[in-house]
Amino acid sequence: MSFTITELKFVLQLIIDILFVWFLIYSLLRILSNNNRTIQIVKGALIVLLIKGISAFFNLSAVGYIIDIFLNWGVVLVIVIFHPEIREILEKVGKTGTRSVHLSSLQYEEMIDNIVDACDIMSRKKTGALITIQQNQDLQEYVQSGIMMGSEVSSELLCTIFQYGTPMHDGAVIIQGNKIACAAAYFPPTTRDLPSKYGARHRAAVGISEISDSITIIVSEETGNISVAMNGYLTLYSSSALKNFLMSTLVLEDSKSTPNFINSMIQTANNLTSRSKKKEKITDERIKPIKIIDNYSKGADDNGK
Ligand SMILES: Nc1ncnc2c1ncn2[C@@H]1O[C@H](COP(=O)(O)OP(=O)(O)OP(=O)(O)O)[C@@H](O)[C@H]1O
Repeated sequence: MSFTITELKFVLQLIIDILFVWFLIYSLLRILSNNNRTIQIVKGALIVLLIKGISAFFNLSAVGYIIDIFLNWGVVLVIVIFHPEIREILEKVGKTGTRSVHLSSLQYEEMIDNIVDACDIMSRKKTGALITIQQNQDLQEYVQSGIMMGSEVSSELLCTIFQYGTPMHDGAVIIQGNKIACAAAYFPPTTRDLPSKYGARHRAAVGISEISDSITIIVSEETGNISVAMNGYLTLYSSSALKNFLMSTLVLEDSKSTPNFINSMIQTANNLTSRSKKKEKITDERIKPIKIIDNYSKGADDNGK
């Protein structure tokens, strides 16, 4: 059985078409499910449509007229109300790039050990820290908002950067490959409702995790707790669980090394169809991404809290 070029082109167009529709629906569902505000707005829109139906059925011209005005201005209203979410989608689309540096498992392990050591020390001393590890999506724009560095990742350097009162302790460190690209970077904070115990540092971490595939580690100055923000989720870790998480996320994912576009599609498919796939691979319950939940169990108590 042989295919002509036209038939192959048609099949290719069909696949691309389906993948794009799939991506759009997935992004929409993710934004809706991540954001209480959007759920309320969708409920409001459904009520308006219901009233429109009722007014048409009972021929209520005054109600119908008012609803029509509402619907005519609907597009403008949606753009105004949803502008943070629309910006989020566009920023995500725009930032898809390539993982610029590929590290060996050994290099990853060395880097992860240094990060985990630093977080453990800062957690015990209650030194606030924000460390973002770039993955496939480029964070250069945010690197430029900070103080450029280009230094090897070391526990000592990370602890020094976040030392309270020093000029670079405010803001985030961004790691690209195994280098600290910058310190004191500024991230757009999330617009979502977080519990009031989370302040600007956690909001910034969730913010960058919503618009990129980066992994952000937060050490709380107030509690010493270590959390990770990824894909808009915030999860609490002990330092040993943090090491397991970083190893499985960075090293395992990178060893699968498929082309970036295919990786993004596979990642979307995995997220959409089975979040449980990650659970099989990672045995530690605390690694499961949970929506702003502190699942810091007694067993995780190895950092002195
Ligand atoms: N948009 C931002 N981008 C990067 N860093 C930020 C941003 N906003 C705040 N920070 C950092 O967070 C610090 C303030 O954290 P704040 O105490 O308000 O937050 P928090 O989430 O309660 O954290 P903690 O638990 O450490 O107190 C700032 O000094 C700064 O270093």
